[in-house]
Amino acid sequence: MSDRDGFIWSDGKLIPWREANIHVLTHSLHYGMGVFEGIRAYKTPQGTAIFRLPEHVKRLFNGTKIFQMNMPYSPEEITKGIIDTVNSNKLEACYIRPIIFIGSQKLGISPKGNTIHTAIAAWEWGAYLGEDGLNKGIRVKTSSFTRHFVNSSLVRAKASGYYINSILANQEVTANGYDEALLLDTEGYVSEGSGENLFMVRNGIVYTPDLASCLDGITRDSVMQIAKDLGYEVREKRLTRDEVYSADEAFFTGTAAEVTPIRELDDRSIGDGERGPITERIQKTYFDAVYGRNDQYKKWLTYVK
Ligand SMILES: Cc1[nH+]cc(COP(=O)(O)O)c(CN[C@@H](CCC(=O)O)C(=O)O)c1O
Repeated sequence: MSDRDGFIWSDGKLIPWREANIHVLTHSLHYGMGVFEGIRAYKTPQGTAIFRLPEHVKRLFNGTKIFQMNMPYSPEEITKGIIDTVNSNKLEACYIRPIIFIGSQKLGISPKGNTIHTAIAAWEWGAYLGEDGLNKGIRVKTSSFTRHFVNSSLVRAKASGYYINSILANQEVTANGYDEALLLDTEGYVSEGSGENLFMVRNGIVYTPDLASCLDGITRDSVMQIAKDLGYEVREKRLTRDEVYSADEAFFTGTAAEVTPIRELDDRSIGDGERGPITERIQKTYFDAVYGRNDQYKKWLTYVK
């Protein structure tokens, strides 16, 4: 990822991609306290548009507040930095990664005395779980690793260090031929994927776990709105893994994963073992929204030009 042409927004300036380096004694590298966002921009008939940019910027700032990291820039400056990063790299469609991290003046658990740094990068990134995954669904396995205990990891913050848990779960299941991991919370209820929120459909009702132990996903929010607009009842509730086994349909949502059907969980076929009809309707509406094909959701688009 480091050796390519382009520009990265670094502490307020666009600098050449290859010069966006940090010192090995950077606090966040050692202790994992950093907050980041995953955002997508799509090519629409009216030009490149970033999907739900205000909501992503808000979550980024919430994360710095939760971790008491003093942001050196305003939401408006970060918003402009994101747009400038997309335009300076001449990207028509891309994945955007802002990160706020703690610098290298001093080590030790306390971050006091360190500079808070900001970087924003953008690059082309296709279907996160594969085109086949989007169309035919993926095979998911429940990980032996438990999702964060809500009072040890403050999950309203999308924090770098939390992804050790995600990496452990993902590599555990992919080593055994599955496409993605599902994690349970400390009481054994369904939490989320290693990088996605989970939905299931039963008897025409769309369910998703409440936000106690999972990330407050922006795609999750979008899909809940879309499902309601399509006339489905949407319920947030505690889900057990065998409720998902017995569901008619299931799918993951995320900026990277978009809407990816789950065709199997723990070697049990979900419904007919393929993308379900309600999943397909929601997925199509989601893609119509991000690609600017549905005026009802133009409110979610920020055009970069
Ligand atoms: C743990 C987790 N849960 C849910 C979500 C969905 O959130 P949202 O994107 O706001 O709908 C994501 C995003 N995962 C990001 C990281 C992907 C990566 O590999 O890095 C993403 O989708 O950009 C998570 O990381």
